[in-house]
Amino acid sequence: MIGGRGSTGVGELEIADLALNYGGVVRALNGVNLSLPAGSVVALLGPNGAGKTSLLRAVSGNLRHHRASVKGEIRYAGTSLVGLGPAETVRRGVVQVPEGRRIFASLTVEENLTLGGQALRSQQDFQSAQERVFELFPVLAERRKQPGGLLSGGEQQMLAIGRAMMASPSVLMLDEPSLGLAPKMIATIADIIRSINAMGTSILLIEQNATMALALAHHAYVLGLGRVVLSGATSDPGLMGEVRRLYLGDTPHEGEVVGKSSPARPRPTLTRWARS
Ligand SMILES: Nc1ncnc2c1ncn2[C@@H]1O[C@H](COP(=O)(O)OP(=O)(O)OP(=O)(O)O)[C@@H](O)[C@H]1O
Repeated sequence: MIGGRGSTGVGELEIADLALNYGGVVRALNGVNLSLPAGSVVALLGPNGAGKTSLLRAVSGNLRHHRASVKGEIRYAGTSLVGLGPAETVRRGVVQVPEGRRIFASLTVEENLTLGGQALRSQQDFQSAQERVFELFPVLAERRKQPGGLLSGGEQQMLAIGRAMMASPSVLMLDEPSLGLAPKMIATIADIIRSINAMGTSILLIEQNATMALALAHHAYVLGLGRVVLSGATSDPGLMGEVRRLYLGDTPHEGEVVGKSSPARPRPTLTRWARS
């Protein structure tokens, strides 16, 4: 385990013995331990129904409509997140980008971003958060007055990530950001995730596209039926071999090069924005 229970600092998340039940019937998570070290990218892999989204819901506090009960510990920056609602979790610096993007189609790009910046204290904080989002996603700046629903799927994913980044998170949790996107757009989203991490934000990344996730991540966990079945550093060839043998159905396709060795696209110079 990385870091000790109770010793978490900013950007570091520690999950211990986490269990989650829906309606007292479905046991979605059972005894899950997971560490997100400050400044790292951790991939959470696993087949459909393994419990990945449930883990994110437990951390972000998005459980209200799910009749879910949580046991165990989720520690962030020295305090427990268990039992906090989503708004308070965001205020603490832990923000989720939900699966399926869920942007507001009839609101403009700018209005969608405004919703993400509600926890910011001052107008100045809001302005600088928006500038950084536009720096990271120039296409959102170009289309700021357009309804979100007119954006392409990839641009809507950018808007969903941008909206989350408006809260200046120290921990960003992404639920299948590559879902439904073309290979080229997946590579762009992977670059964006790398840029966000390079600016100091820790990232917990759920992906069905394991090739993408493993290329980005420092550590990986594989969930199966609500339990961690495999975990370790992605630099460990033994672990990677095991992940591929156990789980990976997908191999990189041409045009889907998202690995650490892929040629870097020119990136704008970005300022560090995670809270410190
Ligand atoms: N709101 C809910 N009420 C009852 N059961 C649920 C609910 N949400 C998820 N489940 C069940 O909990 C288990 C874990 O689901 P979860 O969505 O967390 O898995 P997942 O790994 O994210 O899968 P996927 O990749 O398909 O999204 C599954 O058996 C699922 O059917």
